[in-house]
Amino acid sequence: MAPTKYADRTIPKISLHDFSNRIDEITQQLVHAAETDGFFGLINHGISLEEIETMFSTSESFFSLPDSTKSTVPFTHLNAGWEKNAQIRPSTGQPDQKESYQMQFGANMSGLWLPESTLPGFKSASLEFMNKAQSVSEKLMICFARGLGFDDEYFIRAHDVSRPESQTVLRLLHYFEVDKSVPVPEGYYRAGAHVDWDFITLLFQRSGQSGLEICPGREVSTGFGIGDVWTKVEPAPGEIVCNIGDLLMSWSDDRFKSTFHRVKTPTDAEKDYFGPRYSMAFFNQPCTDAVIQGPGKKYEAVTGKQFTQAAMNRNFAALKAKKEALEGVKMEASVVAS
Ligand SMILES: O=C(O)CCC(=O)C(=O)O
Ligand SMILES: [Fe+2]
Repeated sequence: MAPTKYADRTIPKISLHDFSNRIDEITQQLVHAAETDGFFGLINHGISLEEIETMFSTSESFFSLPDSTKSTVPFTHLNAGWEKNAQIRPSTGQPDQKESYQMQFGANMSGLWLPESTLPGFKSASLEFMNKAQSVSEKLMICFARGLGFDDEYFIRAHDVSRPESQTVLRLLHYFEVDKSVPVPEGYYRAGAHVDWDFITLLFQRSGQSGLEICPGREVSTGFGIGDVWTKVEPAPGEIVCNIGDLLMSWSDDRFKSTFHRVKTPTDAEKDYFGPRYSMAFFNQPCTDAVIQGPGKKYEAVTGKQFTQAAMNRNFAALKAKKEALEGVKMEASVVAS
């Protein structure tokens, strides 16, 4: 396989400082970033470094539980719960080298929280952090609504996390330590190249735990083709890396770009980070009954439930095609979404 080509590209850094007074300027910056790169870094967003680090410690306490405990809250088709080495990306046909636990606010989490006695305080700390991530997201939603000519509350209503129809997710991720002395098999990634299918993703990373790579500015994101020039994104303390997902791309009639990204498996003993990597991704998903259609009506109106289902089906179909191409055989597979 040809080696990846890299380019140093700067991702716009957008400050939410003094939001209500600077809303016009912030809207302009967000819209520009969404129309061009599809990625941007958020600073002065209102979640402190300490709050982020505390949530990372909470995440570590979850992942350090035995697998036999974590498997009591397994991943479900409602896009919540724990999985390990089970997410196969259509771009690679291999399972990501990781475990993850997805939490939601509403009814989809039924039976998927651990008992309080197993991890005291875990649920309340997680929900508190999720609510903070939601407040940041709502600021972005106001700006994107303005950019597209909708009323300020339009996207906030469609992503109301206080309703049982909410599908928004906080995903805790743990990529395993990699042994420097063992060669990494061809095609293995900590997370294979993909686009997210949500509205917008807020990604929290830990300093020093590098590996995220992005391929900004795709014209379309309906296929699983991998862009050829990638850019490494080093974690900056306290910064939230945001990317537009397929939902906002569709809701903007393709004006805003959903972009490919991945997490590289370390291979270069000099430059890469081989230790365990923790990250957290907050996926803004529409309520199941939200109606999705852009201002120019480029696509048929669909509900949040239909959009999610179609994204999962598309993932599954692409995965199946990839597997058949790789193995030349038909296979049965399950796919973990987002
Ligand atoms: O862990 C990361 O840095 C990226 C995770 C991601 O892209 C995802 O889970 O969709
Ligand atoms: Fe992603």
